[in-house]
Amino acid sequence: MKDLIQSWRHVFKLDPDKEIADDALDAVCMSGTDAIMVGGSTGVTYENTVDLLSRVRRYELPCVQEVSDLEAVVPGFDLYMIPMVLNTGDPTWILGRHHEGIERYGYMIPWELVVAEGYIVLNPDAAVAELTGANTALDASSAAAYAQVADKLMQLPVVYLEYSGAFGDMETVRKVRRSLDQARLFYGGGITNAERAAEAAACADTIIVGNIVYDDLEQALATVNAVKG
Ligand SMILES: CC(C)=CCC/C(C)=C/CC/C(C)=C/CC/C(C)=C/CC/C(C)=C/CC/C(C)=C/CC/C(C)=C/COP(=O)(O)OP(=O)(O)O
Ligand SMILES: O=P(O)(O)OC[C@@H](O)CO
Ligand SMILES: [Mg+2]
Repeated sequence: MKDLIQSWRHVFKLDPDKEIADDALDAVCMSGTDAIMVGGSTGVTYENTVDLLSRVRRYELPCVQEVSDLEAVVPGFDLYMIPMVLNTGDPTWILGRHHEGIERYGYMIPWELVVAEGYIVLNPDAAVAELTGANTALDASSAAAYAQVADKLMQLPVVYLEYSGAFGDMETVRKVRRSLDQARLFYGGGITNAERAAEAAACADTIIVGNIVYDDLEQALATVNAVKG
């Protein structure tokens, strides 16, 4: 099941804390994207996550949860993506919540469905940067060094370059990808049209498209064809 991610080129990330109408959700789920990732950095609850999962489950595509809050873990997703923020000095976001989660859920954890993500947070203005106290002032070599900690030392299956809310530096993305042996490179942030989607998809293995779904649905849908058309 974990191998599901190996074929993904395009993923929509839906935020349970945001409203999406049925017709918009239908368009997103029928767009040809490879998967829906459910998650956000703030305002995610058990209730709004169950609601979104049940609506996405009417469609055939994979639906995974990116866990950001232990109170909002919901059974029934295809995979559980677990962020570990590498460029923070606060161990809470590297292993603290994770330790707490394993203590709390213990034998209930479906480990065969759990995929760890080595997060590198690079937009200083993103909510996730503030929440985790990430050191976002990294040059490409420094980002690539964190990526290699994830890829080579920790053997994580995913390195996630997170520019949430801003389009990132593609030279950094390229350099990070070149530094990886086995991890898949996810890129997310500021993909607001087909051109940016194509550019990011040329540098990363998988692109994640988030906020534009809520800001301009037509542009969001155009990102799918740019990658998979
Ligand atoms: C079914 C069942 C019992 C499952 C058990 C769940 C499970 C797999 C448990 C294993 C135990 C475990 C390892 C748990 C870890 C749980 C946990 C809370 C870890 C912390 C994760 C973390 C570092 C969170 C910090 C925030 C973060 C990185 C969020 C990622 C998502 C993100 C960046 C979204 C973007 O946010 P958005 O709201 O869109 O922001 P903008 O405003 O910029 O748009
Ligand atoms: O919302 P955007 O900026 O598209 O970013 C997508 C995703 O990486 C957020 O976690
Ligand atoms: Mg968002």
